[in-house]
Amino acid sequence: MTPAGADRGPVPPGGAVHADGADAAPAGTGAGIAGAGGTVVAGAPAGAATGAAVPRPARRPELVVLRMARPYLARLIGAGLLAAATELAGLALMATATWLLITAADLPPLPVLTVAIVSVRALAVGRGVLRYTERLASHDAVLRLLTDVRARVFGALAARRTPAPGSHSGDALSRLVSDVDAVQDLLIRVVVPAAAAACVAVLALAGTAVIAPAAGLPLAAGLLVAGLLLPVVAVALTRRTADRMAPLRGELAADAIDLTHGAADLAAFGATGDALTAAAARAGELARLERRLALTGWAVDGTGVLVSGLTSAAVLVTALRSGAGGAEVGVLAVGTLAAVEATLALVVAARQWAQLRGGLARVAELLSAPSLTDPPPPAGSTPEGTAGTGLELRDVVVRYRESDAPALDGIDLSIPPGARIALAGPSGAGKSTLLGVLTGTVVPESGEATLDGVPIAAYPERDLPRHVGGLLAEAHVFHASVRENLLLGRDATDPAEQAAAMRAADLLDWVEEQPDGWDTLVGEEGAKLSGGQRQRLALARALLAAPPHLLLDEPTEGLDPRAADRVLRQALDALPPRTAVLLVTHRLRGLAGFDEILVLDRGRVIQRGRHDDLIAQPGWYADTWLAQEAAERGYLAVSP
Ligand SMILES: Nc1ncnc2c1ncn2[C@@H]1O[C@H](COP(=O)(O)OP(=O)(O)OP(=O)(O)O)[C@@H](O)[C@H]1O
Repeated sequence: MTPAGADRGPVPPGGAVHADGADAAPAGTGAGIAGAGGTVVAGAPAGAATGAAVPRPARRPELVVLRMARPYLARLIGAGLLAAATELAGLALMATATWLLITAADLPPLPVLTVAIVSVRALAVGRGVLRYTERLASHDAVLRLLTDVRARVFGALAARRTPAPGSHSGDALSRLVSDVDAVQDLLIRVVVPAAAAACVAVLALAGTAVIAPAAGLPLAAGLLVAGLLLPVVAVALTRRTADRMAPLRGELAADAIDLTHGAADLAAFGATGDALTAAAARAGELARLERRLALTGWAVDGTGVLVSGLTSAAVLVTALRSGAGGAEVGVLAVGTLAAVEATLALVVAARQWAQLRGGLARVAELLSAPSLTDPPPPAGSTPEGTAGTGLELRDVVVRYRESDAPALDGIDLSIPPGARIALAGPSGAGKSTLLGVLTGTVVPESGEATLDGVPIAAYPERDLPRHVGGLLAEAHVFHASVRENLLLGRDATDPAEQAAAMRAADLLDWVEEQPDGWDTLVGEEGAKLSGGQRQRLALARALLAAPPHLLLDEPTEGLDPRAADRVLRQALDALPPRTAVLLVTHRLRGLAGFDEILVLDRGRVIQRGRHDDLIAQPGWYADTWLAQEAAERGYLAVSP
């Protein structure tokens, strides 16, 4: 069964496209999968189960990111001051050394000479020490901030039940790694150096105004060009190229994951060459953009050097004209070179900023979403409804695209507490879509979908999985222990409850035979388990989570007929009597005790009733029942 809305979601009433589908969250570790407050629904496709609203694009991504830096503001200001002190020490070193060179020949008084020599040494050593301390301070602050940002980004990615169209695990990985690095670069390469450069420019102007006021004008002009005009030009030249690079990096990361995880399938279908060519084309495009950026950078840097030389010459001429002494003129000329060079850091910062904007916007978008680590919504935020009336669908219509036929067309369904309802029907009939409507991941175009009398859409996304959830299509098994996988939907449980859920899923004997027992690691995506074991582990997880409305999507897929019958019976028997069950199944055995069976075809209910009535009337159900019985009788006759 396909996960509903795998690439694009249905069209909600306003015509806006609702993105939905399964987005693989980064493979969880034991710590990563538990979720917060047990709100993660058992068995849901990773990242598709629960969590925050779809993040809106942040208008000022830098501000969103910088707002997170508030706890580290003092450290960042300290780093900025140290960076400014480093630049000023460099400027003072150049000026003092120049003064020394020019005046030494005139034999100035020894104490003055000694002070100048000691200053040069102190500034030379001090500059290195200051730079080192600044790096320590800025990295300390930034690494602390990155820890917070990464945790928030991970939380937001894991919480997404409505990922952006086309996004997948490689993209998520890229967001978690390279986009978050953009936050580091924003502070270390943009904010701190830019603040230091602005500081140096102001102080250099003040110093020049004291030595030779007339020279202040050309210096101010040079500093404006270097610190304002060139950065603006640099951003204008790099912006478009840089904007294309962040998503391209995301696509490349996705390519890498597809090529490694999908290597066997690509090889089996002879598609490896094409996939490699497509990835190489993207890598080539990225390299071309990088080259273009480097070329632009080279041109802007060259212009900066030119501006620095011209400003220095203009200061020199103006100072000479205003009658300044030889040593002062020399100090001003060299000091100007140092000041403009320091200010040119703003050009580098602007270029960096232009390149970081894409990544920052993507991070800010996620940071703007409420995270899994946010405190649960206050009491009362869950809608109060008609307690205990259960799930209801009234005349529900779902359409994925306006031009498409409806995936669900006028569905009426009532699932009161304790009800046992089954959904059957051919492939593409709309079964997953219906589950998507009940879990709030698919928005109907019209009709009503309610839980206890309240529209499902009114439930906070974090809350809904506590009421409706279970084993959904393509349940993800995490690279963690059996116990951690089992407890995904619960904070902690009694070991007896865990054993009961595993027994119902026919997996208790297996886990007890393992040398590491409940701590057995199941491998990435449950690679160390068979397909049937993976499905049963996901089923046990759903049974343990036991939301009052349990959805079971093909819980016995991959099991032989005898095991399938046994596991389904055990699973249903293990549930509390008031738990309502909606079972999606291709296999019609075991449905005899169900209160109602709906047969869907092309989005419509074509048959509904109890098993005995449905097999007695002509139609899809009876035909399929007979065909399955004949096939299984044949299978059982030859199986040991
Ligand atoms: N994300 C989507 N975008 C566009 N169309 C979709 C999407 N998801 C499902 N559909 C379409 O909606 C219809 C119902 O699909 P759905 O996955 O609900 O069927 P299903 O009964 O669960 O099928 P199966 O048993 O094969 O999983 C199909 O025609 C399918 O192509």
